[in-house]
Amino acid sequence: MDSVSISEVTVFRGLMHGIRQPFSGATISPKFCSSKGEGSRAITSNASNTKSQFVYGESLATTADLGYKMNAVNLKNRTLISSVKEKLLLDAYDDEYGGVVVDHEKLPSNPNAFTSMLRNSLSDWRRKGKKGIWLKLPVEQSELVPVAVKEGFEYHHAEKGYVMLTYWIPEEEPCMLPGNASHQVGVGGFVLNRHKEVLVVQEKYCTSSNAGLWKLPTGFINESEEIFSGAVREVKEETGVDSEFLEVIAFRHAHNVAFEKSDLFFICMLKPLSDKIIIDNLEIKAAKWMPLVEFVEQPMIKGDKMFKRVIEICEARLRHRYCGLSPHRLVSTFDGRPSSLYYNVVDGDDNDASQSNCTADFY
Ligand SMILES: NC(=O)C1=CN([C@@H]2O[C@H](COP(=O)(O)OP(=O)(O)OC[C@H]3O[C@@H](n4cnc5c(N)ncnc54)[C@H](O)[C@@H]3O)[C@@H](O)[C@H]2O)C=CC1
Repeated sequence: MDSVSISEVTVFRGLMHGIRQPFSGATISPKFCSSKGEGSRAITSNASNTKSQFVYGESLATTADLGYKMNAVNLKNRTLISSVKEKLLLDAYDDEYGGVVVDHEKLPSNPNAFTSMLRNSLSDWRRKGKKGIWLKLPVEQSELVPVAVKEGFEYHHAEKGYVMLTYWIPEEEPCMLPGNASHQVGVGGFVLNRHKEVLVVQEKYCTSSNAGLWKLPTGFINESEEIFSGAVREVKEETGVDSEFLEVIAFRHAHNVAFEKSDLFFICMLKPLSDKIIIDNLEIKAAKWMPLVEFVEQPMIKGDKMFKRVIEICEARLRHRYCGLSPHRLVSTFDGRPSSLYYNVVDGDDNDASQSNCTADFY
């Protein structure tokens, strides 16, 4: 067992205030029992101006002036004290970086109890040399947020169901906690049919400078969604056209795009599997198959460095003079997670050209 600290004694003090029996009216103050070594803890009980000391551990305290057998009380309450003491600390588990993650499923509902447990826990973690503390507060317990902020916690990120707060304990070390997710991930679908027509849309909501522009279907990747399936989904949602993912042709990295977040935009080549257009009325004003030459001639595309270059790359790909990246599913032993590694295979294994993703047809 760890040696006792002021903070733990504070815990006991809170405990004893909370539990009136058998120490009714008692207040607890720290008392250390160095001769007992590990496992010995001392509490001074002050009841009715009568000071008495008891020790739970191997030896027993003086008990006469309390009027009952402290031995028995001590033994009886040893378990009680330690179990209630547990309850006065927040349930938490250690992370691999020397920090602590609070168990959000076992938070007290009462803000006063939470205040006390949080303070006790902070002292406990500080004493144990813990570093970063992660505190997730579910929306159902949002009344705990101001308590945590008052104790020095900072917002880290929020989702619909919770807010995550953090606290960095070591004052002499810079905070090493990673920041919130820094990027949003978008996809654009370049879908070309056998008539060399590209699938384009007009957005319902756009800036006045983009009004009337025919553009590629674009959108955002959902949580836990693959780039390749997100691109197919977005094209289907906006235009009703089914498609098969071929390659990531290029990606753009931009900063301060939305609410200071950076943006990764993956331009994907897709092979159409159907041609009937059914637009999503919520997002899209119109969609159609547009001759590639006509699409390229639009002033906004022609004059835009990014889209002009994207079209050049796509055209190079059509002539097999460029090869994009295709996803290869694998599991890395580093994290054991199934994932997609995007790369191109120009010649294929053993010079087998059929293995190359660069020979795939577009339509
Ligand atoms: N739209 C375009 O012309 C271009 C898009 N991109 C990239 O495409 C990806 C996706 O971007 P976009 O399609 O432009 O996404 P967007 O900003 O149009 O958002 C997608 C959809 O989310 C909804 N939405 C977004 N913000 C909203 C708000 N504040 N209130 C209500 N609804 C909202 C709308 O339904 C919208 O159609 C990004 O990575 C972006 O960088 C890149 C260049 C041009």
